[in-house]
Amino acid sequence: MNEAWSFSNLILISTFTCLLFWYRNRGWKRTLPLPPGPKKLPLLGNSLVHAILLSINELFSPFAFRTCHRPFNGLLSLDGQSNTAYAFPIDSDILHLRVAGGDYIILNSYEVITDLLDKRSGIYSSRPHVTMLQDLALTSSNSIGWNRDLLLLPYGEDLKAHRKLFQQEFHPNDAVLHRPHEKRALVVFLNNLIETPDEWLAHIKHMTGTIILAVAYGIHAQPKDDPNLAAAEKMIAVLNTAGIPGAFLVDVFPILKYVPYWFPGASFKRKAREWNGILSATITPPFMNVKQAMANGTAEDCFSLRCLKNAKNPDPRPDHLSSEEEIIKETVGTMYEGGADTGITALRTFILAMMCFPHVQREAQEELDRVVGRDRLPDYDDLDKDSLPYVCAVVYECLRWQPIVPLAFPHQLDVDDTYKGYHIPKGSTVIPNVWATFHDEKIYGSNLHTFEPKRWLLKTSDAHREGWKINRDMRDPTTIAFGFGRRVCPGKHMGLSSFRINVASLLHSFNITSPLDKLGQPIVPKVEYISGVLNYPAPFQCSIKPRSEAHIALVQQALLISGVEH
Ligand code: HEM
Repeated sequence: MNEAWSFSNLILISTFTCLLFWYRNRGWKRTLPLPPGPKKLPLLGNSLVHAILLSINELFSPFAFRTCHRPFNGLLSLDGQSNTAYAFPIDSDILHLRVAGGDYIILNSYEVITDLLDKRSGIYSSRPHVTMLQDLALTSSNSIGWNRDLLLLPYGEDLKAHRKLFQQEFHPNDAVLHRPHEKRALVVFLNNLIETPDEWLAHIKHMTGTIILAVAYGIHAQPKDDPNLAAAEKMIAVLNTAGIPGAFLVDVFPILKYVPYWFPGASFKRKAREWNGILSATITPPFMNVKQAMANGTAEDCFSLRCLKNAKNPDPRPDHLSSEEEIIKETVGTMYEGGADTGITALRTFILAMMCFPHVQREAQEELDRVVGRDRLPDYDDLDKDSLPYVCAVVYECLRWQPIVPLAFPHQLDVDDTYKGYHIPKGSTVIPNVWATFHDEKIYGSNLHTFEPKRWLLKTSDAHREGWKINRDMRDPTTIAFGFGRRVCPGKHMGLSSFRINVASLLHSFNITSPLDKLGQPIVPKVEYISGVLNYPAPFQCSIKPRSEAHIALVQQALLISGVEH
């Protein structure tokens, strides 16, 4: 009895001592305050208040953070403009929120973002864990899963191996490698626009997917109903749904992943199993085909083939993959995830901008007519040699006006950190507010919501005429739009180069205007955006018409020369 008493006392005393140490230690670390943020409720942090107003995934939409920038007058803005749902007056470049026990740090200025994500990239380059995707949808019990998605991998050796492959392929010097694929897909796109202009969005999707399939697997997409493109589109839809933080309760309460499939309310587990099938079916067969074709000596040059040829430890069996080859398969699979929707969104924003700001379109076309003329289509050289500064400024303004990835992708902090007198807890999800950075009045002036390429330009004049050049004193927008530090977009050079040539070619060959209503009056376009991970315009109609018969002839001639079936 006595012995039992002293034993339980010993346990109690040890537990108490441990708790005391833990608390003191925690208290010591926490002598510095957290960055400012909305008032937290005990235990629940900000989650309850916000959950009442908006669902958690809406909280993490860029609309929520749009008004975070100075003058700071509200965290949650329902329409992204004025209807502040939950206001608190804080003027800070760095904010802290606690949601369901997790720490979230929002970085609202370029200075703070680069101080942390670039200069301290050694500790700010992980990713928050998305249970629904990583533990359920991507994890497969068989060997054909996609267990390591580059975009979601935490910082470490696995990530380095994946990124190394990507960087080798998409190094700026190797951009030329992909240009023949891009050019072929582009002339098909231009021709499709001439034939069926109302299907412009489907044509954009087809072009973007075609380039990725060709670069990744050497596959030539069919002009219509290509099965690989259809599969990839399904995959992107899955990733977009499952990748939004808080979209599933299991992301907030990871313990739910252990609930059995048959359990009432466990539909998310059945959904994850179905999604696993979709994801594997998209990235595995085309890769295995390249491996088979390599063994037969019939493979086309592509990203997969180049990596497979360089593999140090390949599995000699054409229908099996070594762990090194698995990494290659997973890395190549990420191309669609990173490159498809971003490219499509960029072009949708460009088309909307041209419709809303017709004077910009006219000035760009004037430059193209002068530099490129009407006897040929624009080429990469025109852009690489800075011969089209106004067109280049249109591209920059698209990136700024409606950022494609307005909160980049969240990073995660690996260890406790301090910054500007604040404590930043280990494990925090760190969100760079790209939107706020691009809407900083101090840098871009007060007309932030106007699409104005001239903010990127300087006037020049030589003996003959006045012209423009890019103002190199302005911060290069591509250092913001493509993310930060060791997670910066590895497809940046390809993405940018592709976007520029598409913009130049569209402006050169077409007029983009508002469609007419029943009375023959132009419909006034609206700038309405839908935001999740990406920020894309709400569906809109537009009229895309060739500028002249001569422009049609140029496109048709280019198509003929390319030899592509269409
Ligand atoms: C206009 C086009 C594009 C934009 C605006 C864009 C933007 C971004 C951004 C903001 C990130 C997150 C960076 C961060 O976490 O700090 C990212 C990551 C990524 N992007 Fe892009 N991207 C584009 C095109 C592409 C293309 C064409 C590819 C593939 C060839 C690609 C592949 C990736 C990959 C694999 C990642 C994940 C990197 C990682 O987690 O380490 N992107 N991109």
